Amino acid sequence: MYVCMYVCIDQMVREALRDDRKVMMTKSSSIDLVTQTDQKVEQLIIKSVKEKFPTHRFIGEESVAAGEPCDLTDFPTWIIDPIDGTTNFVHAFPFVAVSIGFCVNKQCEFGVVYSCLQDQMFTARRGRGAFCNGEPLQVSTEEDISRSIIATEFGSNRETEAIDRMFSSLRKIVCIPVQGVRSAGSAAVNMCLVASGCVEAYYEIGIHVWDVAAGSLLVTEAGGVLMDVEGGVVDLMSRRIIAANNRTLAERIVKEIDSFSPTRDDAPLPKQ
Ligand SMILES: O=P([O-])([O-])O[C@@H]1[C@@H](O)[C@H](O)[C@@H](O)[C@H](O)[C@@H]1O
Ligand SMILES: [Mg+2]
Ligand SMILES: [Mg+2]
Repeated sequence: MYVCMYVCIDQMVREALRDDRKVMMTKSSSIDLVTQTDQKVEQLIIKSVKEKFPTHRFIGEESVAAGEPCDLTDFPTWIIDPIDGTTNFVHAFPFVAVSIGFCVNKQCEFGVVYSCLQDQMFTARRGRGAFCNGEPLQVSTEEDISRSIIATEFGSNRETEAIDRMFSSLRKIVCIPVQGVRSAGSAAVNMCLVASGCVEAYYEIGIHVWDVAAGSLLVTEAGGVLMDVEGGVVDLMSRRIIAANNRTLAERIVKEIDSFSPTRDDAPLPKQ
């Protein structure tokens, strides 16, 4: 099932990158884009899984946008971002990923991130390590943040308060100083870069559970750590995350972040 699904998705994304990158609609803001490919890939994944596991549940980015609940329960749940990096996809910027996390009892059991244009299949199973195209992954051993590259994103929230806090955090981190700041334009790819040891840490406020479910397992199985931006245990529904190679760097980043709390992914939907 999985090989067939992967081949179909790979072909669908590559053909769409060539022939149809049109924006179909926007969601939370004019720069929160959706394409037909986002929807078609998510429908293909859900259909394929349902045929084999009809009782399983799903949290899909585009299904939630269409009104499906975003509730992570103890039931076996597939957490899907069909195209992570949709803005990149629309611009043919080469970091476009499909991210699928599988959770039971609210714990990720396996995660897959396929970085389409790099043809890199990142996989992790809880307790069994993280891999890229079958090669084991290991986070960076760097303990000194001034010798690190940090990844972050600005998301699609352009509210003044949020932007002010994001730029305040970024300024403090840049001026530590760190050796570089990067934005792949995809949370999942940023987390794969942490798991691969290319980037020491990634943080973002504004992500969704589907952006980071699979990547969170990749990072921890590659020897890294996850932390809330205020230093506590990460909550994948809180829309805030630090994924780092070790606690030293994660705690250092916490000191510089002006945090805020977006509406949670599992917040009750506003009454109609
Ligand atoms: O929407 P999408 O391309 O699946 O996911 C994207 C995330 O990967 C990214 O971290 C975030 O900054 C963007 O706003 C967007 O949410
Ligand atoms: Mg995403
Ligand atoms: Mg997406």
